[in-house]
Formats: sequence, structure tokens, C-alpha cells
Amino acid sequence: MTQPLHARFAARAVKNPMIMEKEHQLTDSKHHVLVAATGSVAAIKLVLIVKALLTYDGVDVQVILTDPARNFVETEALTSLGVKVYTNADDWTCWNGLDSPITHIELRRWAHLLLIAPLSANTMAKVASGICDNLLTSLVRAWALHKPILLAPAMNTMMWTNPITQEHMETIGRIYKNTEIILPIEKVLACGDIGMGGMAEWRNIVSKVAEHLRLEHKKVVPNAVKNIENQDEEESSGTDNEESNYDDNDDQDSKGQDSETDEAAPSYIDVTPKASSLPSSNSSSILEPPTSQPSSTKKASAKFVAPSVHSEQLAQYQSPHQPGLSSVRAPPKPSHEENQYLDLIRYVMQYGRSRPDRTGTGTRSVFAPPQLRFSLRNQTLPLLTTKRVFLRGVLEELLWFIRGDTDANHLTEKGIHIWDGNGSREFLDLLGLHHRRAGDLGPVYGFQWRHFGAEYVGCDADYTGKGVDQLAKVIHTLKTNPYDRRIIMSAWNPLAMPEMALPPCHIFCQFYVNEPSKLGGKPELSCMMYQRSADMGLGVPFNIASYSVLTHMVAYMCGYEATEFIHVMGDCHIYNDHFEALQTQLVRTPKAFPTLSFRRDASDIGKIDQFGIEDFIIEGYEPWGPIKMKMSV
Ligand SMILES: Nc1nc(=O)c2c([nH]1)NC[C@@H]1CN(c3ccc(C(=O)N[C@@H](CCC(=O)O)C(=O)O)cc3)CN21
Ligand SMILES: O=c1ccn([C@H]2C[C@H](O)[C@@H](COP(=O)(O)O)O2)c(=O)[nH]1
Repeated sequence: MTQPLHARFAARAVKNPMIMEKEHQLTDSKHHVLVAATGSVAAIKLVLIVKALLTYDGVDVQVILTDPARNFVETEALTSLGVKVYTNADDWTCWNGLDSPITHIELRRWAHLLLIAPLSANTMAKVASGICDNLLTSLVRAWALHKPILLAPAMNTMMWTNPITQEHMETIGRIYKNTEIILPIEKVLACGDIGMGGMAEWRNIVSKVAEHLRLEHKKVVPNAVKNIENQDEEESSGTDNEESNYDDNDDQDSKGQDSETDEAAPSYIDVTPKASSLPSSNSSSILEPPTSQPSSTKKASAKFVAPSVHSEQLAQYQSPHQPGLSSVRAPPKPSHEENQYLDLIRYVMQYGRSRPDRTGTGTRSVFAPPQLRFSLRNQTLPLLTTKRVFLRGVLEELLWFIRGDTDANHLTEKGIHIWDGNGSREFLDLLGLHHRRAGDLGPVYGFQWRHFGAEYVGCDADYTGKGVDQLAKVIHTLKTNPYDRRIIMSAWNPLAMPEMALPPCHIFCQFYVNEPSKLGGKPELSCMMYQRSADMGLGVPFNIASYSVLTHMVAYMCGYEATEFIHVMGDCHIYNDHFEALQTQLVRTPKAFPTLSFRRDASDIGKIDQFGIEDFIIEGYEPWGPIKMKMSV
């Protein structure tokens, strides 16, 4: 039998030193800037750009040259700085079966940001149409779309003003959402034309990179990268030939010269932070977690610093429902809220650190990713559509919680096996819960929601009137004191923990009421839930749906409108044996979320624990097919 793909990759990574090295670099605390140059004379500025980047703290640079770009760049000038230079010959030539690295993929994994400066008209056209016929275009084709790409086009004026250029840029911007085009400037071009098309000033390009990654200058700049300005002058006499395009194996090799003067240039040896290195109002780097930035003051913890989370990447996670906050940086509205989940999967796959876990399966995990926010307005139910979620399982489990039931057999009898693993004889024995009968999970969710603090003697006992009925209290407070800031339900009870088959994962939720947002409207109810441990493949789709249904139910019982569910996670992980299934899910496009309404009036239902499965009406759920994933026990 062939090994599953993830196992083959794991084996490949263990065997191959290049991959191990790349893995190691992925978890270092540096900013990985991948700089590429294509066939334009402006490529002569590449060495200056790289040197300037190296004056920033914690920056690691690698370079890709297309064949035409090699006419303009002295590779030794880069390698002498300790910068690795890749050319087309490096892609696939070392391919020797599955154990070999694929250079454009490894570089993609390594890079936090890609800068293409200069970007020729030819490479721009290739990127826009998805052509991948060399190392650079293959890298871009295989790019992780949430990572930023900065493009500094350089071409002849007529090429620049040709409408096809605009079309290409629009296509690139639409597909590579995190691209920034650093517009060309007007120059005397090599051909004698005066006009737009010259590559932007190299210092501005460097500043853009610094802004994106919130770089700070090094306190001490190594000799190798000093004197950038002198070198710039050496290369700065005469006319600028940057506009020429050489990507189509053009054999021109004359070096262009730059006529710009540099009096206003900032000193890159100056250790004072420049405005460009500070967070600006339109730099979403202020949204980045502080730990993501290596700095000399954080050396001690550098080992544990996560790779940078880039601005747009985080912006994707910002609430589409919080106009006040979004003024910090207008977040691109996610096309579909399900993309928050899919993007988080991508993020954990890419940036998650491998960790062993209790079950022995192993995970990739990140801690405390940005919250997910789902609108519940207009009866919307955020039930994921990129795989069929086991809705009956979600509803029956929720009703089981609400009844205060802790007997997994009651779910099993209904053909719902999601708690079988944690309630089995074998599992309970493993925990030392020999006195429990199989299926008795101990004082888990339902017990804490309805009887917090009561003594647990087994799942068959009658607990009526015992302990704190948190759920009833929540509903009562929502109705009688909606602005209360203590409308909370907690399943986390340290005293009861040793008795539980599984400590609660969704441990705490808070409800919040807003006054009606339209005349004659209902008060609006939101719920935020904290989940300490989140199995992205199996548990999280359930949890999102379950708390959204709960919020709808609570709102219904109060006469309010369910408005928003906010999901906050601690250890957010993907089990190693879910990667392949999730890859399948990631290529699916989300469809419209369904709606949830109720068959009976709230007054007929009476109390929240009187809902039955037949009360739920789900309409418009037309998901992609189910995807099997194994539950780790
Ligand atoms: N490892 C692990 N992950 C979890 O998400 C999880 C646990 N354990 N232990 C207990 C609860 C139960 N929850 C679960 C458990 C399994 C599924 C599950 O297997 N879901 C399948 C459908 C199952 C079916 O059709 O019977 C799915 O594809 O969503 C979902 C939620 C969440 N929990
Ligand atoms: O509602 C749930 C319940 C459980 N999970 C996941 C999260 C973890 O993968 C396991 C629990 O293991 P711990 O070692 O106790 O963290 O179950 C979930 O995602 N959602």
C-alpha cells in the first residue's frame, strides 16, 4: 500500500538536508525577503536594493535572476554579501525523485515577501496569464496568495502606456490580492524617449519593503553593505536604460546608467529609524502581533518568535462588521466569510509549528490567531459549505449539551458517533476512570452549563435544581438586563476537571446585546466564544455551527435578532493526518451559507431545553461533498 502523501513528505523532509535547512529557516526569527530581477536594465539597481535591505535588522535576503537579468547583475556582488543567488538552472536540475527539493516551492515556503524589481513587461505578461516557464514565474505561479508581493515595473514608455499593461496589472492585482505595484516614474529612457516607464527610485522600493515588514535599521551596519551611496554614484552617470525588456532571450548586455541625482537620499548607515520603518497609518503592520518582529531588544526570545504575519494577511481576518476599527486600515472585505476559515487553515499549514500532542498524532499549531467573525443576520447560519458538515450531529450534540446530558450513548443511539472515542471503556480506563460506565463522559459541557458546581455522581443521576444553571441565567439576564457585562457561560471548572473524559475545548462564551439598528427592529444579540484547543479539520466547523445555532436559539427565546458569532481560539491546530483532506477542501469555492429558522413560536417552545431536532428549519444548504477526516483520541 502506498504511504499517504503527508507521510511521504515527512520522510522526504527527514532525509533531505536542504529541506531540513529550509524548515529550520522557516522557524528562525528573521524577515525573509526574496528579491527577483527580470530583464530590464534597471536590474543594475539590484545590488543596491539588496545592500540597503541588509542594513535592516533581522533581514535575510535571497535573490532570483531570470536569464536576461543576469546580463545586468554581477552575481559575485551579491554572493560576497552572503546572499544566495538562484537562476533557472537551480530549478528542477537537482530533482531526483520525491526526496529532492523543488526550488521554486522551497523558496516560496521560505519567503515572507517577494519583491520583483525590476519587473519587465514580459514577466508581467507571463504572471498575468499564469505562465510558469522559469524559476521566477514558477515561484509566482505557486505563490501562497496571502503573502505580499511588491512589483516594481520597468519598461519603455509605449509599453507602459499600452492598455495591455493596465489589463495585466489589474489581473495580477485581482488574483494576487496582496500585491503592491510600485509605479514607475518618468525618466529619460535609454532609447531617448522621455516618459513613464522607468523603475521607481530604488530607495523608495526598499522603503516599501521596510514598510511592509516594519523593519528597523541595524544599530551597526556591516562593512560589506556600507557605502551604498558611493556605489550608487558610480552607477549613476548618463542616461537610464531601464526601460528595455530582455526577457525573451534578448541578447543585449549593455549596462544602463541612471541619470537621477541622489542629494535627498537618506543615509542607510544612519542608525536612526526612518519614517519608512515606522508603522504608518496605512501600514497594517500595526495589526501584527508584536512577537512577530525580530528586534535587537527581543534577542532573548528570538528562538520562539513566529515568522512575520503580514499586513494583508491579518487584514483578511479583520471584522467586516466593525467600521470603527477598520479605519485603521480598510480591510479588504472577504468575498465570503468562509474564507476566514480557509485562510486560517492555509495560515496554520504554512506558519504552524510542528508539535507533538496528547493523542500521538502530532499537529501543526499556531497560538491565538485573529478571531473569526460570522454574521448571523437575516437568519444566516455559518455552516461551512466547502465540505458537507454533519448538521444533524451538530444539532443533536447541542441539544444534548442544553439538556445537561453527559451520556455519550444517547448520541450513539441516534447514530452520532462523535463522542464514541472519548467515552469508550478503553479511553476511560486509560484516564483511571474505571468506576465510570462506558459512555459516561463525566461533568462535561452540559453538566457545567446547567449544574455548575453540583457534585457529579454519574450521568444517570437527576440533577434538577442542583448547581448553577448558567444557561437559564444567561437568558434571564439577556431579557431583564441586556446591557449587563457579565452575561457569561463557562464550561471551564478546574475542580471538576479530573472527572472529565475530556476537559472542555470551547470553554467560555459571552453574550452581548445592541439596541435595534433599524426602526422597529429587534435588539441584536452577539456571542463570542473562546476555544482553548481547536481541531481545525473536525472540531472547528462543528463549533462554529454549534455556537451560531445556540446564539440563534437564545436570541429567539429572548425575542432578539442574532447578529454575530465571534470565534476566538487558543491552540489552533491541524492534525498531521488531516493535511491531505484539507488540501482538497482548500481548492473548493465557498457557496452561500444556509438560513436557520424555527418551526414553533418561542412561546410554544417555552424553555430552551424544550427545543427538538424537528424545530430547526435549515434552508439553502448546498455544500460540496463530505470529506472524511479521522478523529484523534
Ligand atoms: N480530536 C478531536 N477533535 C475534535 O474535534 C473532538 C474531539 N477530538 N473529541 C470530542 C469532540 C467531538 N467533536 C467531534 C468529533 C468528531 C467529529 C467528526 O468526526 N465529524 C465528521 C462527521 C462524522 C460523522 O459523519 O459521523 C465530519 O466530517 O465532520 C466532529 C466533531 C469535537 N471533538
Ligand atoms: O468541540 C471541540 C472539542 C474538541 N476539539 C478538539 C481539540 C483537540 O484537538 C481535541 C482535544 O484535545 P486536548 O488535548 O484536550 O486539547 O479535540 C475541538 O476542536 N472542538
